[in-house]
Amino acid sequence: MALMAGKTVKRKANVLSSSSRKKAKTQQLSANDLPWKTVSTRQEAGIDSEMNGIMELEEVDGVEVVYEQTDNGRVVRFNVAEDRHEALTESRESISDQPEAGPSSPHNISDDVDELVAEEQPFDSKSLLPEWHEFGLHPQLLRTLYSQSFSSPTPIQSIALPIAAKGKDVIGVAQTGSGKTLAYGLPILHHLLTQASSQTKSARSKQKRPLRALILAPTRELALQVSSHLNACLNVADVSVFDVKVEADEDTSTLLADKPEGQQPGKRGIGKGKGKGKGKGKDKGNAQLNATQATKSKGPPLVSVAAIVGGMSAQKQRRILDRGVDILVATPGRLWDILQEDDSLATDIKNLRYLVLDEADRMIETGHFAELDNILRLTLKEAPEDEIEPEFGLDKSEEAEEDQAPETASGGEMQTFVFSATLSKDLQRNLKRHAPKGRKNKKIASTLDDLLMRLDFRDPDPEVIDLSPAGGLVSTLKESRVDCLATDKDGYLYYFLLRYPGRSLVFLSSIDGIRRLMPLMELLELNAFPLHSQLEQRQRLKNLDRFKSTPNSILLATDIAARGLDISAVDHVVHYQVPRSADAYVHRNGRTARAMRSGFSLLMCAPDERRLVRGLLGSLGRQEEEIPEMSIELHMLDKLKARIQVARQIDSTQHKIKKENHEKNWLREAAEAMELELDSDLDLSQDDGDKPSKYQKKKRSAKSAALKAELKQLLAQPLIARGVSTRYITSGSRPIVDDVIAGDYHETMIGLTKTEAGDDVLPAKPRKVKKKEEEFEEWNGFSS
Ligand SMILES: Nc1ncnc2c1ncn2[C@@H]1O[C@H](COP(=O)(O)OP(=O)(O)OP(=O)(O)O)[C@@H](O)[C@H]1O
Repeated sequence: MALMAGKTVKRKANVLSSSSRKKAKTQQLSANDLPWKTVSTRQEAGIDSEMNGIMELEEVDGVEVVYEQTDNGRVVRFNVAEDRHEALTESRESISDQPEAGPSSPHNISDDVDELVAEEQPFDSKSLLPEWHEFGLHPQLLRTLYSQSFSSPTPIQSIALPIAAKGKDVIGVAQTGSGKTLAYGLPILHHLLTQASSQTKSARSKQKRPLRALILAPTRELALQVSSHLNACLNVADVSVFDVKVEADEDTSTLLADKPEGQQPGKRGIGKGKGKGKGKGKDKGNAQLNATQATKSKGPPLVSVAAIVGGMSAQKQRRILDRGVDILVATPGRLWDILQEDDSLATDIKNLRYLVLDEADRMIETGHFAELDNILRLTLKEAPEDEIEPEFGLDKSEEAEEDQAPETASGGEMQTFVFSATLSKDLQRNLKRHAPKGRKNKKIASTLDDLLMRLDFRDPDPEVIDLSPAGGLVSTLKESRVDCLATDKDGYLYYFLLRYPGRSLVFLSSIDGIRRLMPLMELLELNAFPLHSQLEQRQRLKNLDRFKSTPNSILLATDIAARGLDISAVDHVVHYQVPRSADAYVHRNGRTARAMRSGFSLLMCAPDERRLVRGLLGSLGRQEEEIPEMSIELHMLDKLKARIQVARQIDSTQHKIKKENHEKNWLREAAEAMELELDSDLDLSQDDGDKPSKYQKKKRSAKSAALKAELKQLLAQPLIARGVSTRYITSGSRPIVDDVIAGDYHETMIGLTKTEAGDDVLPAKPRKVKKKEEEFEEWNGFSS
């Protein structure tokens, strides 16, 4: 029998046959102690890579499952034959120092090659990546940057890297999509890789890895993405498999030159071509590295990264932690849950080398404020006079262990990085000014400012890098708006989605709104996927993945998707409802126009939302008029409204039928469970004045079928713009012949030219000169 971890249980042929069971002595083990193995699963359009090994299936062989009746009820036991157990224990010991297999295993270095040679193969950054050369990053990181075609650092990276390398704390503010993850990730990876490279493999595998870096992120998706991004940096391991001409680089230690700890990548005199030699001497212009090719060998990784987030198997996450990871990316809620039962992790956090708050300003909005506060307390530097007890105590022996930790925060070495696209100037100033005195305050922090003031910067003068653009928006983003009644938003949205096909991320402020809109989208045959916090985590990731892999698709999301998510090629962001704060507007827009690509955002504004829009833009130092209106083909819009009306009717009829069925079933099931006969006046199958009769139900079903047929017909009808003759394409007030010849005709809206949304924006109205007193509208947003 094979047991599978996670929700699925897969059964295989009995490994422990009944005859052998009779003879063999068995031993009982807990589920956690069984030697789980990862099951290789189909790589679904990147899902696995996003899950960082946490949602993989695991299996175990040769285990008998028995159920025992105890005083506490029925419990499950796992019997393993003793001789088998010994073998399993041995094999388990041999893997215990390795991270979980699968995507979370960052990389491997071939055993048969001198490990130090493999790990430190130099990289000719001077000629291959001249703009990265001065940073002297670990060769492994340089290879990754090269493989990902990141030919130069982004502005935030080029400023943050040398500062972080000096051991300074950094508060980094830069526009959305500007590469902040690597701005803090590269210094951490560089430091840990350099340290790990100086240890021998056996030294590394003997001891459990102490946690070195903790990265806190506000949403599960973002945490998984960060961990995936960092893992991707570790995945290019063996230089010899690359089509690159590798030459010895004599000077790869610049990044660490000023570093207090002085760790430098060892210059081990590895000369040209000291790998396996594949692809040597190829033209560097053709040298596109293939990271997947590189993950061939076995053995523990130099640096491991794992994600700990809610909605996934806590048991497996604990196991990963037990084995030890170098970098942990976590959401505060799940981390705090685990911390409450795991004092050794709490000790690790006290001894961190790096603490990162990614999107710190969002974390207080997610309901994990208290958890975050508690976690941050653990990172405070302990001085005898102001020792702070975390919510749960650590016993003395652990504190003693802490003294022996190799690199401890109490030694003052923890570096703190706080990054976001929106940290107000006031907050930046306060953070910089703030000395560690905030930590004496034992009360739970209540605002973002309070919380950040709790950060115990070891650096008396943390560096603030503020590269945020004026108004918080990216220069490659084109904004627009449409003013309409709230009830007309569905029609405008449908028009927009058909008129400008592509990948559109539609933000709504409530889950109910998404639940209402989803069936409409489905009835209108649009590729839409929902994303909100009440979906199961597996479903959330699946929907995100489908959106990523479907070029013409729609993601209907709440603000859980507003921060940090890096989905390449989101063409449009639509604010179906006006965001609640200026920060949310900036971050939502930031899901498009990333990494210098162009992007488009549409703000749908109902009359009662105009005040909100004015306030929101006001706090960004802007005016409502600055966002230009979208030009709309009203004739086409009317045709679409007819479709929407029928779709709504279908939805409402189906909803009624579903509700009745649900009530009826509920009543029947309850009666059956109690072995009662349902009274005729309660039996919904009987006719009753208030309750729908069989005839009424039949009528309703017939109506639904008729409406569906009507919608089908409407959807099949071509959408033709006013003045267009489809019979004579050279005539009519709007001849379409030129567009047809040029291939610029719109595929679904006949008569309209295929354009980008940004091309159909009307000129912005001139900026109003405001009276003084109008200028300061209360707004709890960006500049607050
Ligand atoms: N040096 C670089 N050159 C090119 N692309 C880069 C570089 N560094 C990062 N990127 C890419 O840019 C994209 C955005 O990076 P990232 O997600 O770190 O942005 P961010 O600033 O954290 O955005 P947000 O504020 O929305 O969280 C990613 O796809 C990343 O791989």
